[in-house]
Amino acid sequence: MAFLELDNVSAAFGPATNQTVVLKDINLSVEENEFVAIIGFSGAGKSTIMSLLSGLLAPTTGEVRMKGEVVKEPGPDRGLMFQNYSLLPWLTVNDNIKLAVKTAFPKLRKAELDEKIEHYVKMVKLGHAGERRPHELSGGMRQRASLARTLSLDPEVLLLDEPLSALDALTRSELQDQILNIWETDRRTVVMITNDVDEAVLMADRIIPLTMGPEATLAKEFVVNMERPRDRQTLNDHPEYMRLKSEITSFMMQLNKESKELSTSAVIPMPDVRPKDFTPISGSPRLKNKPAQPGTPRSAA
Ligand SMILES: Nc1ncnc2c1ncn2[C@@H]1O[C@H](COP(=O)(O)OP(=O)(O)OP(=O)(O)O)[C@@H](O)[C@H]1O
Repeated sequence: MAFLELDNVSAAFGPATNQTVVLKDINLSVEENEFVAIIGFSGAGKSTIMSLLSGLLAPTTGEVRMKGEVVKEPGPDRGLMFQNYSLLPWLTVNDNIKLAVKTAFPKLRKAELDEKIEHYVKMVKLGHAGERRPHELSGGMRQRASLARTLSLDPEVLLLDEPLSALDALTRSELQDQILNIWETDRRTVVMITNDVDEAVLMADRIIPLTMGPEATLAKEFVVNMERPRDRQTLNDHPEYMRLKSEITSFMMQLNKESKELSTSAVIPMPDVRPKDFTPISGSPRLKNKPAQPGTPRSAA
């Protein structure tokens, strides 16, 4: 039995008469303590997979299971971090985390609550910014606050939906290291969405591409057989890193090409519609009262 599974899942949106099938035949088995990365193009359905895993969205067909139990709703065992931070703007960093912790652990005493908040805020190096509101933080700090909030729920599974997408390269590397650190010390299970092949190879045990939508499905997986901790300084010279990066990139480019071919090979006949002729008939009263064209100076009357 896998720790977290998607069993023949499909997801469709829209009314029954006109549904768009975004995901089809999705099968995914994630083992406990594994780090799985899903990569795919924009709009393919990556966030929809996260919504299914977290229980925010019910599959149209198939089943989502965690430890063998069917997932029917979101739960504190699955912590979802969205790509757009989703912090409450009127609350400080500390209070954003406090709200999450209080919801997940309502019986915590004040001292324990404060200790937990401090622990996670420090873990993402935001100790100095705990009393700031989201608009007073940089994008990277918001991502970190959002990560701290997700971690503070102490979930068994971390569902990270493009958690680093809005960051500059340096901050991104820093947060990648922090996530890896947390994963290695606390031994969580992680499913991370990314569109960055380098990031996926650096961080994951397995990388699974999502094909282009509609009816996107998970393609063959790439296993990352590289020792940990992975040293980003020497990674570029690692033969396995280079091989994987090149194979995955070629695979994704092929997916993109096939999808373009599909979309251009479909010829849709269009009705022969011609624009109506609105040329004014000469002598028409409308011409006499013609308004001034934008940009032409109005003449003095
Ligand atoms: N609630 C919804 N109702 C209708 N359509 C939806 C809904 N959620 C997602 N979709 C559609 O499903 C498709 C996949 O969306 P999704 O957000 O999962 O893609 P994505 O791969 O995460 O994209 P991106 O990388 O740009 O965030 C899109 O065409 C989107 O418009």
